[in-house]
Amino acid sequence: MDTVQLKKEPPLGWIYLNRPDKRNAINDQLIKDLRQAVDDLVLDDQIKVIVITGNGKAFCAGADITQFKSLNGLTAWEFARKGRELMDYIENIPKPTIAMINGYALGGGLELAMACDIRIAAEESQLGLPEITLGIYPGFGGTQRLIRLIGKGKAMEMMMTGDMIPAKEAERIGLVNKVVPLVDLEKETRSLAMKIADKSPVALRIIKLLVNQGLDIPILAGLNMESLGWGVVFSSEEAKRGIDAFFERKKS
Ligand SMILES: CC(C)(COP(=O)(O)OP(=O)(O)OC[C@H]1O[C@@H](n2cnc3c(N)ncnc32)[C@H](O)[C@@H]1OP(=O)(O)O)[C@@H](O)C(=O)NCCC(=O)NCCSC(=O)CCO
Repeated sequence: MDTVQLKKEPPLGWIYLNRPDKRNAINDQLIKDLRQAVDDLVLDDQIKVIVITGNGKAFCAGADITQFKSLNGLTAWEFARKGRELMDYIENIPKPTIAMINGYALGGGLELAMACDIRIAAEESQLGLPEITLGIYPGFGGTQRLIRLIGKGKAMEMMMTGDMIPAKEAERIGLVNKVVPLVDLEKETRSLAMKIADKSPVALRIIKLLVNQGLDIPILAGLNMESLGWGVVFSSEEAKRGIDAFFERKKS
């Protein structure tokens, strides 16, 4: 996997996009390698939380524009489908994901970050969907995920102007969860990831399913899924331990 590096540090799994001299631009090979890396971490029972970040100056500058010259209608459609399916897959894996944004997160790079559950960004980062400046528009799920994260008005502005916004502004509009100085980025991400890794994997998995599906189904269906999920979460070992621990604390 040349374009992606994988580091296992149980309970955390780290994925580094690794084309730093091309600002980690997403080409066909990176799509394959990233899928393989995520699969590896999903199948490893010791890994509880997955962090995705970029090597070098950028998180990811989006789809590899050098590939665009050779695309025709059909191959462009296929490239967009492959990229979008990867983002859909990442969004729906059964483990929590954090995008650790260490610099530019543009186009497909921001679309990748939006497919993760939580985003932490370095103060110096710039985020945007600049596809319109190329005469195209976001094709890896950005048109749909951005409106769900920040609402229609701001999403329209970002997509129609192609302007980049600084991390602090991204935090203000709800596009990133937290902004920290670059020197603290890894420490803060690790601390958040460890806090989540300590929680019940069954409950985390059901939360992901409920939240991701809940945005797209009638509220009553979502509420019924939530109730049904209680049947599953209550039969887990973690729930038994967590509830017993509450009563133990009361005794002491
Ligand atoms: C990301 C930017 C702002 C980085 O600027 P900077 O750090 O100053 O570095 P550069 O010299 O511009 O770039 C270094 C090197 O990387 C190549 N590169 C950067 N981005 C891409 C890319 N998306 N595809 C291919 N190659 C890229 C750049 O050409 C340089 O290569 P050399 O061989 O050294 O010349 C800036 O680079 C930038 O604005 N990039 C484009 C961002 C963009 O438009 N993204 C949207 C792509 S379309 C998309 O994602 C579709 C999916 O929805």
